[in-house]
Amino acid sequence: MKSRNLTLLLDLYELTMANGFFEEAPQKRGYFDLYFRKIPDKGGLVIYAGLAQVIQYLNELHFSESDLDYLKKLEIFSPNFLEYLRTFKFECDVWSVEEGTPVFPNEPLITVRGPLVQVQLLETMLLNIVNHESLIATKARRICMVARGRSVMEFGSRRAQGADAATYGARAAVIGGCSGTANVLSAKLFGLKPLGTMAHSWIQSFSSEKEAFMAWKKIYPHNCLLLVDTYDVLHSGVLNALEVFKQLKEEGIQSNLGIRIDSGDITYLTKQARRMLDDAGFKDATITVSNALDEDVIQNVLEEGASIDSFGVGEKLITASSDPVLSGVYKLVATQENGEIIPKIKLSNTVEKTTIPGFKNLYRLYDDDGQARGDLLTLDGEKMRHNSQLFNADPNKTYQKKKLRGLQLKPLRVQVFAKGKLVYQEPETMEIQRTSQAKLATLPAACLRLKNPDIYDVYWTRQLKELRTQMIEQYSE
Ligand SMILES: Nc1ncnc2c1ncn2[C@@H]1O[C@H](COP(=O)(O)OP(=O)(O)OP(=O)(O)O)[C@@H](O)[C@H]1O
Ligand SMILES: O=P(O)(O)OC[C@H]1O[C@H](OP(=O)(O)OP(=O)(O)O)[C@H](O)[C@@H]1O
Ligand SMILES: O=C(O)c1cccnc1
Repeated sequence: MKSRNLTLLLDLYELTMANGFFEEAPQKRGYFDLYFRKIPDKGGLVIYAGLAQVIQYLNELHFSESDLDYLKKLEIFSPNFLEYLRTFKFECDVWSVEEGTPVFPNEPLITVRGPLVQVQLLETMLLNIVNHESLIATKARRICMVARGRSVMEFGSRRAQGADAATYGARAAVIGGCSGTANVLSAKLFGLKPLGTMAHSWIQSFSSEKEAFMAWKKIYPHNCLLLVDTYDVLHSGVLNALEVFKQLKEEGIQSNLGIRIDSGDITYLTKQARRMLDDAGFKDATITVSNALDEDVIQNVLEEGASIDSFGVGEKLITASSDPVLSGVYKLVATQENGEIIPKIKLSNTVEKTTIPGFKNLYRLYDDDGQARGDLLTLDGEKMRHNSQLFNADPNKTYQKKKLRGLQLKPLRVQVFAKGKLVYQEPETMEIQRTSQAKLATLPAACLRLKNPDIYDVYWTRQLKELRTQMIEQYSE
């Protein structure tokens, strides 16, 4: 993808702190974790997305001459720091969960290790990317889940909050399960399927609906997905579409036939339209519906027995309008001085908001059938044994303790940058979608449901739990 310099897309305090770190302790290193605390829509999981854009951003970090001129004019940065920025070379280590993975609150999705002066600068953009794309992928997963195997086309660009939200949002929607997008730029950039039908303007621009459909047939004889609700779905739209389909049949032309309904009672109209198409011998003609759809409407119309082959979903998906924020955070969890890792904690009034200190690893625990039984956070370097005691991170769970026995540990994260060098190859977006579905299939079914899902078990090792408890005691005195 074409490079663009987003290096200054940070919050001023990151630069002022970086200046401070540079002046005070240029050698001091830090560890930051990126994680979220709450799942949108009271859901059971988040689909992690955005790593490809994180990689692109980190690969392109540099301060241009005009950036440096601008910063100099602010008169708040030391000349030596500005000189450091001029020759800035990214040197950090980055570990991340792979895109498409279902993840849970308080899991370190990304850990960045490096000079504090560098790791601090990344806060805003890493959060901006991951919070947005994971939010949309998560919403798409909900919508696609209730669509039960029917295609869901992403139609939201026109109502997205800006060009990036449209383009990266469409990619995230595909990671979450959409079959493709109407956004051609996104399709081109990310190898997605470009999909679409026609707008009402096509039909309105002709003197009749029939004329409009016939003109479409002439230009696209192999793809006749006709929008049938401009005037009257059952008394005009479907009847005119049938005329076109019959002509194509008589002419012996193989075509993808279908209709799209964009208003009215979806259940009633699709049932009636299906009957009309079937009765006329067009059992293969598909029915697509759109119009402010979300997981609730889709679930409702399918429960009512609506006859639908595919959905076009726009504004509610691309803006995640039912709960439009994933509040991921980026927190310092350790520093490193003279080779020694020193865990750090941030206390809060609530235990949930108190950070989890230390340089950690994240694992998924699988049983012999390949089913996920929970996730595990360990401190880096801890040796796990069969009789290792695990502690549920959720203090409200009745069964607090568990032995590792019988479970296999698989690391959930990969190293993405080593000393500033990219060491990870991103899979294609469609491949990410496939692996995402496979990972979802290993989770307990009760965690997948949309309403009142079970809380997935996330465990800590004894060492991690004790470290946190001891640090809370130490700092709250
Ligand atoms: N059977 C149904 N059950 C639940 N919701 C439905 C059903 N049929 C349609 N809807 C949804 O109800 C909402 C309003 O539908 P309605 O047809 O009134 O839309 P509209 O926006 O008024 O139509 P138009 O596009 O003509 O203005 C939409 O979100 C639509 O998807
Ligand atoms: O409703 P969404 O989920 O966002 O899906 C995309 C919508 O975009 C188009 O509408 P258009 O902009 O033409 O406006 P409309 O609502 O009048 O159809 C299309 O006809 C869908 O209704
Ligand atoms: O192709 C379509 O039918 C489409 C695309 C974007 C928005 N609404 C509909």
